[in-house]
Amino acid sequence: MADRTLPSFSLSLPGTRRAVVVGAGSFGTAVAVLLVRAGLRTTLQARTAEQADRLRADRENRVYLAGVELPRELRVESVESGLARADLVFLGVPSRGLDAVIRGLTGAGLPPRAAVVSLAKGLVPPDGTAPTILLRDGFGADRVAVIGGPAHAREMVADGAGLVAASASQELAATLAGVFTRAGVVCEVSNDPIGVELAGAAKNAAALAAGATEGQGLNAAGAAAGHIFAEIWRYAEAQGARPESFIGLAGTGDLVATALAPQSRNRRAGELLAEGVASHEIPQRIGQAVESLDMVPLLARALGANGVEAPVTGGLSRLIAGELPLDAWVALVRTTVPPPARWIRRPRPGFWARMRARFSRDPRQAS
Ligand SMILES: NC(=O)C1=CN([C@@H]2O[C@H](COP(=O)(O)OP(=O)(O)OC[C@H]3O[C@@H](n4cnc5c(N)ncnc54)[C@H](OP(=O)(O)O)[C@@H]3O)[C@@H](O)[C@H]2O)C=CC1
Ligand SMILES: O=C(CO)COP(=O)(O)O
Repeated sequence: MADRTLPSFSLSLPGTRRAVVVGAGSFGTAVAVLLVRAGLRTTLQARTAEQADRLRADRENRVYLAGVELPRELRVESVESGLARADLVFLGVPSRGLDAVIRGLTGAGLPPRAAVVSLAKGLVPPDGTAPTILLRDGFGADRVAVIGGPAHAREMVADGAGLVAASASQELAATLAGVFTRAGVVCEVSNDPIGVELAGAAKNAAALAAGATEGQGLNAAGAAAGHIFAEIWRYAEAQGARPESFIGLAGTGDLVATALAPQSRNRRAGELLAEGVASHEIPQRIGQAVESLDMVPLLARALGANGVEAPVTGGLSRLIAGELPLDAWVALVRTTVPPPARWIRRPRPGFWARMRARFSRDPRQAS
């Protein structure tokens, strides 16, 4: 649940707090630029020493975020340099690689009190585990956070975004919100990391579904996104997520930002699927992470294993696998009826209860 009554949290030692961003893709790079703006001593870690050399030489990430100057104060190195002096570690690696990165954090020298912040909007194979659950199991809930909300990397650096910082620790969520606010970007404070994380996963899956369907009709595209969002919400609710996370910035806000964005990788991936491009060719065509392609099959399995009726998420998974033709997918979307609402029937009061109610009425109100 969002909390607007928090005391404003000031960083105890501004400028001396050290942040490391692991993963020098589009979002990791953009977040690193903001952290520098917030006054943190920030290091961006690329996967290889050659990538780090290139970023240092160009002072720009030409592969993933061309045209954004890397500030002079931003250190750039490879992941080999380790995390020994970090206070805040941001993981800007797509979910499919997060398991190995998370398992390697201790070996990389993660200090015992450092917090770990996931930037991912996907789930980790093979079981479709939410990244903050893996992090919580490894390091404890109070050291773990996730960032959600509408935040296209380039626009965030130039004009801002609508971030959500979610953690079981009020202090950590407020610290992160304070950092991003200081960098000039709005950041909501949330105590619902699993809700924010699953909302980000849901919006990516819904954007893919809308992209795959939009050529057949916009009502169908809207229905596809709505079904997927509702199916994943039922799963999220069972995991303890709060509705505010799906209704607000991290859910519907990010869904709109993604579905409308010409550059959205998830919606574009859906369009390519509809054009008949095989899913394994799509990441190479797009050149950047497409979380939903990996995640939807994991989600479909997780929903099934948890007893959530999810015909549309299941259908999308089969479309990705090439097992469901496009017209069958669209027919599924157009004909699926969500489960009906559950009316709670109150038993009719018995004879004596009705009599008591009648004779205890205020006589002045009797007609
Ligand atoms: N881009 C955006 O606007 C937003 C993205 N996100 C989320 O952020 C996450 C990251 O996405 P994004 O930055 O866009 O992805 P990109 O595809 O732009 O970049 C991924 C980066 O991760 C690096 N990487 C992969 N594996 C490792 C590893 N084991 N160690 C170190 N680096 C690694 C890649 O290196 P290499 O080049 O060597 O493969 C690449 O630099 C995703 O979950 C995405 O949904 C969230 C909000 C907005
Ligand atoms: O998450 C994003 C914006 O908030 C980016 O979406 P895409 O990965 O679809 O480009």
